[in-house]
Amino acid sequence: MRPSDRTTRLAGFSVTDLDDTRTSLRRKMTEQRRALGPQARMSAAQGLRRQLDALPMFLNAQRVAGYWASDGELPLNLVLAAAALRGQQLYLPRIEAGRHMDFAPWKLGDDVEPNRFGIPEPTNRDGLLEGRELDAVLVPLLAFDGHGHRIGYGGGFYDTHFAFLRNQKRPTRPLLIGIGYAFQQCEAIEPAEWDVRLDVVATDQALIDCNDHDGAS
Ligand SMILES: Nc1nc2c(c(=O)[nH]1)N(C=O)[C@@H](CNc1ccc(C(=O)N[C@@H](CCC(=O)O)C(=O)O)cc1)CN2
Ligand SMILES: Nc1ncnc2c1ncn2[C@@H]1O[C@H](COP(=O)(O)OP(=O)(O)OP(=O)(O)O)[C@@H](O)[C@H]1O
Repeated sequence: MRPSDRTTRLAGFSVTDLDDTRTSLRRKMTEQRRALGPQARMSAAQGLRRQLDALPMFLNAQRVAGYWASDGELPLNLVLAAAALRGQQLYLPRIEAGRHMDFAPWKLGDDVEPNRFGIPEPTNRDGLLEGRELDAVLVPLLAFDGHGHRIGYGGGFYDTHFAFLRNQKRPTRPLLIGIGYAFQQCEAIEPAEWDVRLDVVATDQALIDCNDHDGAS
């Protein structure tokens, strides 16, 4: 399929309008994620941990941003606990007014409070960092493809915050690692002009190197 088709394809799923496609994909993936039982979710968290254990650029990252899983997202509890044991410094996103986001230092067990979307975020405001000061970012997503194109909740927080990566040679610092269940992979997602590509996607079943494509920049 040519990018100019402005079509996102998924097995048995094809809509031509970009916005409608994104909306339908978001709904489909949200429902599929919510439907997972606790056993499947726990196995996936273990699978994800095993996959990330095989990614040296993640293991060697000093400052690592995660997320607090919400609404069926793949839990990072095992990954973050292992990272803390390795001595990596953990950060969680804090959203501020508008589309502004920053990253707050967070240790396992530190206090959190719900943001305006009900997602827990650190109460601590000391030592807030911008994304460019991090080494690796575990990026939540609803859908992705093998080129690192991603669809999130539609808030534009990550795309806005990491827009500076769009004119840089990748991979660079920070490494953007998308996190999702294997079923969240689509054949092709037409990127919007503001979309920031992921470097890698880690699922419960695989590591996908998104820079490993002809023409990837
Ligand atoms: N766990 C986690 N934390 C995260 C993100 C994420 O995707 N996952 N974010 C990633 O960006 C940021 C929060 N972004 C969000 C953006 C939109 C919605 C949301 O629920 N939107 C409503 C409609 C929004 C509106 O009223 O305008 C919706 O989808 O129903 C939630 C979080 C920062 N923290
Ligand atoms: N760099 C940017 N500057 C200004 N607006 C932006 C930028 N990046 C994204 N946006 C805006 O954010 C909105 C949401 O973008 P999009 O639907 O791609 O979000 P998303 O990738 O699903 O969400 P998120 O990045 O929060 O996970 C878009 O309407 C777009 O106008």
